[in-house]
Amino acid sequence: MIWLYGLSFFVILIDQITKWLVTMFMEVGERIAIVDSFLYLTSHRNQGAAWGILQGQMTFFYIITVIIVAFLVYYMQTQAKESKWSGIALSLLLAGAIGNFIDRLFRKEVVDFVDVYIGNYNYPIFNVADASLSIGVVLFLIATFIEEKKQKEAK
Ligand SMILES: CCC[C@@H]1OC(=O)[C@@H](C)C[C@H](C)CCCCC(=O)CCC[C@@H](CC)/C=C/C=C(\COC)CC[C@@H](O)[C@@H](O)C[C@H](O)CNC1=O
Repeated sequence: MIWLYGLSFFVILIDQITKWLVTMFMEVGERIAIVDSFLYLTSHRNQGAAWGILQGQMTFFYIITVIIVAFLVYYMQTQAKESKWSGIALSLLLAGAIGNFIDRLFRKEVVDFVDVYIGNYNYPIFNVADASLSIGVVLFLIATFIEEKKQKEAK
């Protein structure tokens, strides 16, 4: 159980270190090709949420994030004992929410740098916290689906 918070802490550490490196060694807008026409490191800032929605609504983001974190911690304390995978999913969601919260608190914007091109579609530039949130969402849905299937079969 406690190791789930360890996992969150580790992901938050990676998130903050990568963001710090980008702000230290790259100008905003600077781009480094990792895999040509597929993967770039592009130093980017976002005052909004996914796809840049709600630019500058920091107070809203603080409130939403505190609610999300409170809910996740409560759920980790009660529900995660059941299945390991939903525990890991909650831990990744917690890490992602806190990672971007730290940016919003101290930078008033979020640092993004993972720039992926799928075909000629340029996916919004994101960061480790976003990836952790997205993986957490997918993992949580899978864990919940498997859990329900098990309960149905048990009947
Ligand atoms: C990942 C959630 C976004 C993250 O939410 C957060 O912080 C949470 C904890 C707090 C928000 C204030 C509230 C959630 C709003 C819901 C939302 O937004 C719908 C999202 C769906 C999601 C499926 C899971 C898509 C994914 C998109 C992207 C990530 O793809 C990997 C593109 C990321 C780039 O636009 C990048 O510039 C974003 C920037 O880093 C700030 N990040 C955030 O606001």
